[in-house]
Amino acid sequence: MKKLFKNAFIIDPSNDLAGKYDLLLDADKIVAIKKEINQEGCMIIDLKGKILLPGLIDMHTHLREPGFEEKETIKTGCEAAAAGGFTTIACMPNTNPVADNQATIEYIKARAKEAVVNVIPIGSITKGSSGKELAEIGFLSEAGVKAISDDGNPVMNSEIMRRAMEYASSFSLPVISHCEDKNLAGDGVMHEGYYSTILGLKGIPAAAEEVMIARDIILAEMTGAHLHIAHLSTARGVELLRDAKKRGLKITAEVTPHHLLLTDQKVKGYNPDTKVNPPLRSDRDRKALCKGLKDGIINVIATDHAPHTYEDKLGEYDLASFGISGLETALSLLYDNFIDKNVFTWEELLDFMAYGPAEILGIKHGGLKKGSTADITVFDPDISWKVSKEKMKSRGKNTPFANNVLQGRVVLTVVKGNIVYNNMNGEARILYDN
Ligand SMILES: NC(=O)N[C@@H](CC(=O)O)C(=O)O
Ligand SMILES: [Zn+2]
Ligand SMILES: [Zn+2]
Repeated sequence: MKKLFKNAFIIDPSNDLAGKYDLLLDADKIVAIKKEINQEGCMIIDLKGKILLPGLIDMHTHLREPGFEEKETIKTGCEAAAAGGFTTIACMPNTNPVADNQATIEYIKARAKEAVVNVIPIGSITKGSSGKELAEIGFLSEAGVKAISDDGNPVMNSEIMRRAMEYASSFSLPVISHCEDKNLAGDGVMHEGYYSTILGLKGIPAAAEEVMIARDIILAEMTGAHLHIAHLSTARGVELLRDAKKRGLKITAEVTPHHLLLTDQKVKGYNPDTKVNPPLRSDRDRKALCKGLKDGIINVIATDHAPHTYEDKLGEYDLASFGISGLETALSLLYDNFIDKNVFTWEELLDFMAYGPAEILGIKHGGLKKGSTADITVFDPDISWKVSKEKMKSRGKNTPFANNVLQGRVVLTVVKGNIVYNNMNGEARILYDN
């Protein structure tokens, strides 16, 4: 049946839309966007007071399958994505086996066909992400990966990183770099600074990220490759990128909602849900990240959704796993803290969370226009809600925002014309086969 969305406030800068419109879907396509559409025999959904956006893309998630299904599966990770308003997610290869071969990529694609959102696999840079020998990048590209990354681990060997960049550019794939000098990071568990000292926890210096960013910029310049910096967390990192961009290098970067909003001060209380890599940094770093985004130095906001089990996060801070479960809180956090407070506009946010990631991954985002595939996010700015671990769709309940009250929430997620998430009446339901 056709679906008619009435009275929505539609925002899509790439199609010059910012106002009240009706939008009509037929099967998986948008067939009309007009001031008023009246048609019989369709499902009518009244979106008065709600904001309708082109579907969001998260270019950095960990779906954990194959191998770590107790933390997350492709199915549950995609449900979490839908609840967060994401219609497409790119998944990192640090699974078991690592996605360093065609068979694993084919497996992910097959599982993703049954999932509620679109999944784009990322292949690894090196075999087993162990940094020693290049993965078969040509075969990965043939299998459909849109980027390569050893995320979770840095590629410590600069010669291998150089070759990876050379291969990747011949297949037009971006190289997503997890910038961490393992020797400098040592066995640190939080940002090295005032709070690590008073809390008695081992620190990870900002320099562990910065020296690797500097190295990767130099290698990108040498090879002409497209370098994308994952989860940027430091002020100096922003400055290195600012300089590289001035010189016209093909370098992009992402930042997470948690690095934009939280600092190492949050580690007081030793809550393992604040343990993440890179660690929550100083307030000076946090402010520089916000400014870097505003200035266009950082291109994308990505969740780095890193779900873990309760047991992985139990007990001593030192022993807990690194990672934050981020898909379900991202949009509300960004709306509440930035859009509602006039720091960013919706238009800017769509650059960071839809058009920016699409461009980096080399995929098309048709946006909201006649003939485009209907990937749509609907947000209600009037709902205020409390983040509840129990109610999360993700198997990973590891969020430092638990029990926070947030303003604004996703109420509908539409993927290829199907309503896959419906929270219009507060039921937060995932829907298959409609
Ligand atoms: N960010 C994290 O703290 N953890 C990620 C790995 C990563 O993104 O580097 C994970 O896979 O758990
Ligand atoms: Zn990483
Ligand atoms: Zn990651």
